[in-house]
Amino acid sequence: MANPRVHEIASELGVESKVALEKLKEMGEFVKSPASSVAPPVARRLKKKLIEDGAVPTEAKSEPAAKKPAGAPKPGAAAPTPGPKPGAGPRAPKEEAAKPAAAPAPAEAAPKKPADKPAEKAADKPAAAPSDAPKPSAIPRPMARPGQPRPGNNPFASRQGMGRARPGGAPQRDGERRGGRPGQPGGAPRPGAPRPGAPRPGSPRPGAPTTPGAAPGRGAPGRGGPAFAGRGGRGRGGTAGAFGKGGGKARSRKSKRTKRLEFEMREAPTIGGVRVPRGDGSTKVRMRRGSTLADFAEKIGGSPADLVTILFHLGEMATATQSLDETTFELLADELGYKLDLVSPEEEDKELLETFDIDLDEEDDEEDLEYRSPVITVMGHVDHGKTRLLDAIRSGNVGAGEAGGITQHIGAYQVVQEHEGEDRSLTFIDTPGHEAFTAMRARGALVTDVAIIVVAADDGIMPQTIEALNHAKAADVPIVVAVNKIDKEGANPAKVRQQMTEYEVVTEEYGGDTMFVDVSARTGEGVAALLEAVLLTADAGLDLRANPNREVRGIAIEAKLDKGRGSVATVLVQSGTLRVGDAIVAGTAYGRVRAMINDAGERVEEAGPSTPVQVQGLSSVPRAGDVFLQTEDDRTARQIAEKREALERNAMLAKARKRLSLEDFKTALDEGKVETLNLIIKGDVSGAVEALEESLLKIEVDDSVDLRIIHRGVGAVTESDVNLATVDNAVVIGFNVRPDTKARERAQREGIDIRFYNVIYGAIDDIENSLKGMLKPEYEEVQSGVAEVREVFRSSKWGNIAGAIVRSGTITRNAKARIIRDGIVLADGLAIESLRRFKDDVTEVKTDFECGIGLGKYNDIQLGDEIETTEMVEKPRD
Ligand SMILES: Nc1nc2c(ncn2[C@@H]2O[C@H](COP(=O)(O)OP(=O)(O)OP(=O)(O)O)[C@@H](O)[C@H]2O)c(=O)[nH]1
Repeated sequence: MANPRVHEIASELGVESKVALEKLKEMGEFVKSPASSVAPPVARRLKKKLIEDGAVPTEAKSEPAAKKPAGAPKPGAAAPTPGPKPGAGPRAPKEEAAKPAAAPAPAEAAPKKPADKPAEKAADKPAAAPSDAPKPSAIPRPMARPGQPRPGNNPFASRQGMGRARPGGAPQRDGERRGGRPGQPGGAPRPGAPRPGAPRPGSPRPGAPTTPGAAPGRGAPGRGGPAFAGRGGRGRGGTAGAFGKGGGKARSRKSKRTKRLEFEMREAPTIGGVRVPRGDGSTKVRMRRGSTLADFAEKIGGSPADLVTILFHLGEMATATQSLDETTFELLADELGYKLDLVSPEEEDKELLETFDIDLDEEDDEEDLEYRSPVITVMGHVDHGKTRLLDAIRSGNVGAGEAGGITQHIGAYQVVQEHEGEDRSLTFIDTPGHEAFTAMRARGALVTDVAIIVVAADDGIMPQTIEALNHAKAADVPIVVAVNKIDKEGANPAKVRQQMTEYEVVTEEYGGDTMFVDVSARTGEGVAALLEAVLLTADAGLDLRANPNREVRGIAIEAKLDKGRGSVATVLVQSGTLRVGDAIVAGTAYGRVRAMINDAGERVEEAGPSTPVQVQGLSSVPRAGDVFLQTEDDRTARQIAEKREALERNAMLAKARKRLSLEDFKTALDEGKVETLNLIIKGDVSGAVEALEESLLKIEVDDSVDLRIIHRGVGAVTESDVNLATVDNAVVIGFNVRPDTKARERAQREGIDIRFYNVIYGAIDDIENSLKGMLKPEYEEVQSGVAEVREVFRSSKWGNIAGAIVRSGTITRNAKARIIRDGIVLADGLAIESLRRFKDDVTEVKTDFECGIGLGKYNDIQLGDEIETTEMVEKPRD
């Protein structure tokens, strides 16, 4: 089929050629004259644009729309509308459009022909069949026109509305990116995601009282109404969103958004010859750590290959599947008008746990809560007596108490103090100082209920006292000040109180709300009073309760590898009761509790809230601050640990991006990131190494560049060479040698550029070019596969899908495609947006296999066309 000429399109629509030309110009397509022909996709866009913008006389407008059901903007819009622009006709006020739920049902709005009018209309137009629904962009916001189908009984509207109105926990229905989870394709339900129909507390409950908005929708006697009402009412957070507000809003928003995207696609300047959907500068893109360009592409609806190209033009090289760091994504996001929203490790972990149905924020029922001891951390300046005080608290207790025994340092201990006639226990974290406190807090773990700030009375407030104060304040932990060393001569407890007021810590004696207790860790004086003060402070401001009868949650506070017992970890149970035999996971360590000992070194069978115990049986050593969880079974524990490990690995990989490659040396030099090109030379014989070194040092470059050979040697490239390269940001040159496996792995992880040569001149040339900034990676286009179109499936949602058979090579999802018809290239550089075998999305399809290929917006596919795919591969240099 020949490409249509502009005047032909114009006359088909009944507009003047110059209007069409003008429109083409607006669209960014520069066409000389009405006799010029345009490619079919452009022709189609032009028609759509002309219709949308109201340039087409009404009669002409409805005609092509009726002829081409798939292209019809929408059932309602296909009907002749008076006035120059669709939507400019009589319209209900905007507010009504936005809130159809609150609006009266059609029956009330248009009393003449109740609700069967919209139903009739929908039935009239075959285009209205949901499967053939037009692209959202073609829907010109017509919802509130009188007499048009209302969202309440419009199949499209209700469908979309319901999609939006799901309660937080329900799996996602549509393939919308907006709500899609980072790292998860589209909106596919996550494995193990919260079950549908099992809403979380706080989410709208199925069967909750119907909101007023739902009533008109249900009550409307239109044909679509009741059927959809029934569906919407089931487990979807009520029907209001399904029919009214949600539906209407979602629809108009989507349409606008898509339009904007399309607009921007057209207007966007191309970078490196490709266009990708752009953001408006504030469009958020949520990415996980260690994501790849392919992930980013999925989020913005572009193609990974295009992003590779763009990034390349921004001076960064990456493959589509390589984990990238935050800076690289920022660069890309900035360029494309997006705002990067990097998922924090905590959020990431939370999401991971959610996939296992574990919700860390889940709250217990009031009646299940029981008293637990407060957990206390001691902080203060060096030598003010933290350790001694912790000892005094413990030994004072042990001395007075029954246990006697050998005390065991497990990282925390419990003491008992009589308080208001009652024996109360207190749990002390046995690692003094705010480093541990901060380290744990940095990992999102806050175990401390009360902080004791120790200040030596003979020394007063010191820098770390202030730091400790700030840490406690930042964590919103109440404090008690222990004024220590009062036995010492020159002790001035009053001065400490006075100094503290400068930091807004005012003693109760001065009318403040912080308790100060004078103690001597040496003599034990005041220690009991200190414990009482802690209890009073805790009771005054904290809810010291936890549910001992649930699965265990806690924090690992200390862990080590013990020769005989393997991994031993002290955990502080926060809720639930930990028992021997429980399946547990802490960070990336998992296992079953083999044995537990308490702070007195005794074996125990169980540990409840606020009880520290040392646990044996974990697969590896968790870190202090790792959240400790009981899982249903070993398998879950292992899976969580493995997933966490994978996430960490990804994050690590992202950090280890290329540090310095020969290609980007000049850029790095120009940007002042490097001053010298450091080289490490390894070769098979010493003569070669020397020759190479000599020749390299002779390379003439201007004074601004310095070339240094920081290490040379004979033999394979080893891990230690790579380590050196890591430290000194060097490039490794291997002459007739290869790296060993460890070195290769490490180089990959650290992003070290290792080059191999077998002719000296090759190396010299490359280095010389690199110093001059002329060494560009060379890519070549290779044909990767050819498929023949056997059938064309029309899908309104995905565009046309080519049912094809692969004739040669492999068709891959990341490749670029071109369409060849009768030996002529019709379109090039198309992204393969979907690749399927039967119902499954696949990443590649090999020769002789059939597949479905979707080319996104490009729809001009015919029987017999060839789809050829190409990939850019970096040309090896040696
Ligand atoms: N006279 C007297 N000396 C004390 C008292 N408390 C601690 N000391 C001494 O002060 C010195 C420091 O005590 P530590 O308990 O090690 O102090 P710290 O704050 O834990 O010090 P770092 O671990 O270095 O941060 C030691 O020599 C203690 O014996 C006290 O109440 N009276």
